[in-house]
Parts: sequence; structure tokens; C-alpha cells
Amino acid sequence: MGNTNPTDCKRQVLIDCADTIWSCDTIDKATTFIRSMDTPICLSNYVSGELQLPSSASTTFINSVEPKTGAIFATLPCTQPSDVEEAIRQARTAFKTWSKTTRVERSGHLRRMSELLRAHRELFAVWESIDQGKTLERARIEVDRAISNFSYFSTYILHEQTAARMVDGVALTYEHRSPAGVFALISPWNMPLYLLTWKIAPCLAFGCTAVAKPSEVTSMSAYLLGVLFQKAGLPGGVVNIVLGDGPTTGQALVTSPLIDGVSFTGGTQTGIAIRQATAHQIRKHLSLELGGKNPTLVFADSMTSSKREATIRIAASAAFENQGEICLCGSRIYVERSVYGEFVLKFTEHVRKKYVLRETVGAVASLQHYNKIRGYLRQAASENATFHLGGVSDPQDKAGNQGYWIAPAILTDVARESVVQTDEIFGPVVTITPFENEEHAVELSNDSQYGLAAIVLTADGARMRRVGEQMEAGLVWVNCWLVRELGTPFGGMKNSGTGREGGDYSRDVFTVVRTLHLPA
Ligand SMILES: NC(=O)C1=CN([C@@H]2O[C@H](COP(=O)(O)OP(=O)(O)OC[C@H]3O[C@@H](n4cnc5c(N)ncnc54)[C@H](O)[C@@H]3O)[C@@H](O)[C@H]2O)C=CC1
Ligand SMILES: O=C(O)/C=C/C=C(\O)C(=O)O
Repeated sequence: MGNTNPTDCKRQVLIDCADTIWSCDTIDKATTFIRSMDTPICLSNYVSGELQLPSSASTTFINSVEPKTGAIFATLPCTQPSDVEEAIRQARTAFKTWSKTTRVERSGHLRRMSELLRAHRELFAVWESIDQGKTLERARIEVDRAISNFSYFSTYILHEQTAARMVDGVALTYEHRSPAGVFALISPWNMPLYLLTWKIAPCLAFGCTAVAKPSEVTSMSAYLLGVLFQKAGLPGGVVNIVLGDGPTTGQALVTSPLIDGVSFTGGTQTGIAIRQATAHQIRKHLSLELGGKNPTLVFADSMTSSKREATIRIAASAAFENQGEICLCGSRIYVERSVYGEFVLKFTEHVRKKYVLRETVGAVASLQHYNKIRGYLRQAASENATFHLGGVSDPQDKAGNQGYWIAPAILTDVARESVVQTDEIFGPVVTITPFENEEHAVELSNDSQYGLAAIVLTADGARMRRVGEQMEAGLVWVNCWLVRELGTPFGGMKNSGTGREGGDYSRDVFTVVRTLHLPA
């Protein structure tokens, strides 16, 4: 490149690559391009409508790795506090205008985003799959949901109603809502685009502006989203995307006194750290969606010959979809004793056929995460758990790639108090345990610090409600999993978080409400 300064070199790579990245809409094109580069792709921030690298001379760079091969393919700036502050200032300036736009105007911008994303569906899916390790099929599902995130909130705001009430003929009251301000939107690495847009779409729809930070592990789709915002002609500063790690970039963002609210999805320990770091900023609204260790309950009546196939299919996808890297995954399966042996056998058979032989499980997101999951597998082995599938030594996929591949693991004989049973592993690892009766099933399910989701598989209508209503979980799915309607409240109980998002609940996060009393 004829350039010796690493930052200048990266700026050059950034400019040189942009068009080519945008033209890579198949895995083949993208991988050929990556392999042809003699330096990694440089990802940039999106601030005030511009794709740019941070200006701070002390900016360092973080490598981004393709989980399927373990090779570095991109590099991203670790944005320093001074540049984070500048992005927040841009969002504050934009807020003055954006918060005053009409709902029709905002709806139009969101609709354009959903249409543009639809037009580039394959491009986003390809890069998401490369960056995160998930299968292309799974990545497509997630891009579709990102499209829905924009389209749902683009129409939601057009139909929003405010009710007025007469109080004893003395006063007429109504709720007046206004945009809550500038938000820090922090998203994790398991469903990067899906979860980032789940925050950006409502934030903008309700008239707020944002500084968003994706995970440093998976920043590619956020970079592409910045390009898309530019193509969509969104006014500069309404959304700003800063790349970087948690301790430097994320911490500066969430603690800034110029930030009015934080919407965060990620691990429970990070959620606690954010809550602690902002504890003195009482006015700052916090919405925290954290980890889960969700139970799947299999009652004997769901294993009759006509129901068995669906039961096993639901339990398996709840356990292994996206390599188990979804906070809603059912990673603790409890089975009624009378069908326990049969379930373990049939479940293992199904997972072997569907996920292992057909290779519908991707690689896990990072080396750090790979080591964490393997640590739990080793722990299980040392506690004499039975491995029906998977094991400790499977570091390669069938083609011999050196990526972060972990075969689905099915474990039984894991003690109730084992960390394998109590910690969020967030990988393709499931435990199966028998229960004696309904009361026992509920007790085992609720024996967790987490309370995000629960899956109940039964043919008994009365039990669906009876058990469902006893689950200490924000989301309960009966005979289904991950069915989502974007207006329903989404969030967890216990250490799985605080606050709900979706439809009216997102409106509550991104607006402030005052009650007006007018003379009757
Ligand atoms: N959706 C979920 O429920 C997720 C759960 N996890 C769980 O958490 C475990 C740890 O994963 P991590 O990679 O540590 O995820 P994390 O919770 O640290 O990462 C989520 C996001 O938070 C940011 N972040 C980290 N520290 C921050 C801070 N002090 N202030 C502001 N932002 C900060 C990260 O940069 C990232 O964008 C995983 O193994 C998994 O068990 C992780 C990611 C998603
Ligand atoms: O909103 C959904 O449908 C799924 C959300 C998943 C997460 O928040 C997660 O895995 O972290």
C-alpha cells in the first residue's frame, strides 16, 4: 500500500474495500475477497452520517476473526472516550430536530430502511454468517427479523393512540409522551444485526437518537448497517455507530452524562457492571436484557406416537438453534420419568441426524467463547456425566477446518448443583434430567438464578396454563419456541434482566410520559 503509518494504512484499506465488500453477496465472493487481501478489512464507525475512523491518536485496533476458520478477516477501531463523546454530541444535536419530526416522516425513514435491507438481504446474511459463525440459513432468518424490526415500528407509530379520561367531571386528563433523549444501544455477538436493529428501530421510531455499539466480536453487520443508513439518506447524527470493546468504548458510552438511557443486551455480569456504573445517574433509563438458563419441560402426554416427533423437534431446536447461542435456548431439559429413557434415545437420534450429520450447527462466536464452552464440557466429564452426543475433543469440523467448532453435546447424570446445570453456557450443550410429577417439574424449572424463558411440552390444555403460569420466566412457550410477535412484552425475571421491550413496552423505554390535567 506504500503506507507505513498503521492508521493511515487502515484508512486506505477502508476506502479501497468499501465497494468490494458491498458487492460480495455470496459466500464464495466474500471468502475469495477476504483471502485476496494482504491486510484485514478495516471497519469504520458511522458518525454524523459519515463512515469514518475515530480521530483520537491513541485509537487501537481489534482483530475480528472468522469463527469457522479461526482466521483474522477484519479489524475495527477500539473507539476511545473522546470519540465516543463526539458521537454523543452529534446525537444530541440531531435530537433537537429528529424529536420534532412527525411520525409520518419517521415512519418513512424506517420503511426505507426495511426496504433497503430487504434488497440487500443476501449480502447481510453472507457477512453475518462469516463474522459470527452461524449457518447461512440461520443468518437469513435473522436478516428477515431485522427487516421486520424496521417495518414493525414504522407502522406501530402511525397507529399509536393516547386515551383521555374525565375525572369526576372536574378534570380531563391525558398522557403526553415525548422522546426520552439520546440512547446508548449496546448489543451482543450472538445475533448481531437482529438485536442491534431491535434497539435502533424503536429508538428512532419514538423520536430518540442513538449511539449504538455492537459487540467487538461481531461488528461487520453494524458497519454494513451504517452504509445502509447513509444510502437511505437518514439525517446525519440520528444514529451513530461506534465500534470498540466493552471496557473502553461501551463504558464511556453508558456512563456519559449526555446519555439519557441505555438499552443493553448481553451477559448478566455486564448488566450488573452497567447498573453499578450508572447507579448515581438516577434519571438514566436502563433496560437490561440479560442471560438465561431456560428449562424445557417434557410431559409424558407429549410423547405419544402422534406428538413425539413435534416434541423432539421443538426441544432440539430450542437447544441447538444458532449453536445454543440464543439467550432463549432451552438448555435444561426435564422429562417425566415414565418417558425419560425413550426421550433420551429419540432426542439423541434426532439431533445426530438433523444437526450433526447435516451440519446445521455453525461454529461458536470466538476463541474465548469456545474455551468457555469446552471448560464446561471438561467439567461435566470430570463429574462423570454421561455424554450421549458430543465430547471434549472435537476441535475440527468434518472438513478439518481449524475453527471454533463444537459438536452438539447431550448430557445426562448431571447433578442439580453442578455449574453445568446452573450456569449459562450459551453453547450447543444440553442437560436432560428426569422429573417425578408436575410439582417436581415446576420446582426444578424454577431452581435457577435466571428467569428469561421456559418451554412447556404437553398435550393437556389445563396443564398448559397451570404450569405456564407458575414458570418464573418472562416468556413461556407451550408446544412451540421462539414464536415472536413484536408487540408482546420481551424481557426476563430474576437475574435475566429488568424492563420489557416490544410494541408499547418499547414506547415506555424510549419516551417520557407526563399526565396533563385540564379543566373539564
Ligand atoms: N444475549 C445474551 O443473553 C448474551 C449472553 N451472553 C453471556 O455472557 C457471557 C459473556 O459474554 P461477553 O462476551 O462477555 O458478553 P458481554 O455481555 O460482555 O457483551 C455484550 C455487549 O456489552 C459490551 N460491554 C461489555 N462490557 C461493557 C461495559 N462495561 N459497559 C458497556 N458495554 C459493555 C460488549 O462490548 C458487547 O457489545 C457469554 O458467555 C454468555 O453466557 C453474552 C452475550 C449475549
Ligand atoms: O427478540 C427475539 O426474538 C430474540 C432475542 C434474543 C436475545 O435477546 C438474545 O439471544 O440475546
